[in-house]
Amino acid sequence: MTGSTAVLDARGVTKRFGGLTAVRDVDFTVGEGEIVGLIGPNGAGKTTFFNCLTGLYEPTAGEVRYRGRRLPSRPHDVTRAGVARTFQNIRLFPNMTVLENVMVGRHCRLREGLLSAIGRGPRYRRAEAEAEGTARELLEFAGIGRLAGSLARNLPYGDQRRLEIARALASDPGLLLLDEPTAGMNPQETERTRELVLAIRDRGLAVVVIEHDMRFIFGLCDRVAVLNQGEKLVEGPPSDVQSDERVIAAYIGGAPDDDEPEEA
Ligand SMILES: Nc1ncnc2c1ncn2[C@@H]1O[C@H](COP(=O)(O)OP(=O)(O)OP(=O)(O)O)[C@@H](O)[C@H]1O
Repeated sequence: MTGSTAVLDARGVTKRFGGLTAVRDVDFTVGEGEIVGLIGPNGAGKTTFFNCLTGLYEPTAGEVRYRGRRLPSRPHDVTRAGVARTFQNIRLFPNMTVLENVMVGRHCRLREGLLSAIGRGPRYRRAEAEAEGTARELLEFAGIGRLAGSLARNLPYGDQRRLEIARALASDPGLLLLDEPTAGMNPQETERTRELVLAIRDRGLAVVVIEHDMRFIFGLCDRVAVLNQGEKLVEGPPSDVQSDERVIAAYIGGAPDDDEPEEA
């Protein structure tokens, strides 16, 4: 599954908030077409690490490369470079339609500003038609095509999460970062999300998923990395990680076995 090119290569990423080191010296790579899980107890630093990958936070130390090139420091530029994400707390435009939400996600790929009120000439209309076509295709892909005209705020929770994913895909990324995509979902919705992530990989993307639902993570991912107190504790195939005593200890609140060397 892992290709030779690293899609994402994060080295020595550290993020400090004053005296608190939320992420400490984390190395993390994602290969072509891989689905990698990022797990860890509450407060382990997972979202902070995501934020360091997507330009929301500037790492205190370390560097992040996407397909060999150092990622820019601002979120919009990171999206343009090819890294898209969803958020733990859904961030949609609630009073825009489902279709419009996805078209906004397409915005960074268009030379013509969709939100600009000026210059609505033929080039603008062509760009808008292209954005709409792409958005409709992505809504179908995400299984919510029938909801294109609904206001985002009227969607059931599970569909809002799917819309967030469709919007992220609209920026045409090579890497998608999903922060708790199944939070609050029932088992059927969770299963549909698993199928959607697999279909996203089939489109040629690499995916990183933060999730608390272990069954989801271990059933979906090619590889899983575990963060604990800001550090990478273990990384490997789901079957290894699942049975690793250090991981079990971290989750039940015990001290991990410090004598065990960490895997690279
Ligand atoms: N902006 C911030 N300022 C100060 N401390 C922060 C900030 N963001 C996160 N932290 C702290 O960094 C640590 C890691 O938090 P983070 O949210 O990254 O963990 P997490 O693994 O995503 O947790 P959860 O699973 O509960 O979402 C926590 O101690 C948190 O309180």
